[in-house]
Amino acid sequence: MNTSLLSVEQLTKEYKNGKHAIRGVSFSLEQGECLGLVGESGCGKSTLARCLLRLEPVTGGTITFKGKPIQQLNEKQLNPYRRDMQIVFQNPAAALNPRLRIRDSLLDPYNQYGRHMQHNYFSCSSRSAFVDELLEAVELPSSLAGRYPHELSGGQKQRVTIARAISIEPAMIVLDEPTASLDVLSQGAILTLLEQLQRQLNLAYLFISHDLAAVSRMSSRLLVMREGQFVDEFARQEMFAEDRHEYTKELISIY
Ligand SMILES: Nc1ncnc2c1ncn2[C@@H]1O[C@H](COP(=O)(O)OP(=O)(O)OP(=O)(O)O)[C@@H](O)[C@H]1O
Repeated sequence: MNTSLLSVEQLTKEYKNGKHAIRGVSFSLEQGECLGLVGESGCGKSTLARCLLRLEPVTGGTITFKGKPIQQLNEKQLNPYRRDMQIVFQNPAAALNPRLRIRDSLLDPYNQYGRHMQHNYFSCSSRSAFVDELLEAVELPSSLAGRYPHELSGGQKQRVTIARAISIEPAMIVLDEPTASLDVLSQGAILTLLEQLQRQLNLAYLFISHDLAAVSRMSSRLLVMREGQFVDEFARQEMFAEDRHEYTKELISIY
């Protein structure tokens, strides 16, 4: 029996315009692991992320999450899995509702998926205490709770989207270029925060980026994607090995 948290077999995605964005990829992600996925713009990284979370229908192959094939489930059937699979996108401004105060944005996933969950990490004794705990977890002052997204910096907004993702204590978070819109200092701080949270909450990450340096810092294993396929897969310590794929070597030479 497959005991991986997430197991993907021969996944394909063809868009209506005939574009084959994903061409038969297979991989697995273990509980508590950070798996890196690196590749150039347009290779299919975001498409894969959206397919995994069933935000996009897949064309073929299987996605097994917590032992259950989920690629064909309808929205109602997916509901119990939604809490456990979260995503953090590149652009935090687009991910937050501009009309909601930070407090309400933070409570939104919990209102949608969290009501019957067991709390292992956040005590959630009251709504305001929960918001304070979430802000503290991502190292933001509780005074931000009453503000709107436009009153926060890019780095602060991304911390809020991370707080939302962890609020319902998922098993897995897909990080789709989570630092790409931030300056270098904020990028480093967000990566450090993500590392801390991974340990504290025993999270599995699929860390997606074109930035090989960021991916290799975070991930114990790396996948290299090109034109919708994986061309290389290796443990971090094998990154500079002689037998790396030529394309991986090319990516290494750029960074
Ligand atoms: N809705 C869509 N309809 C048709 N083609 C699409 C659609 N979305 C993406 N594509 C195409 O699929 C391919 C993969 O796109 P995708 O956004 O997944 O790549 P990516 O690696 O995430 O790129 P980036 O890093 O620039 O976001 C590209 O050729 C893109 O043009």
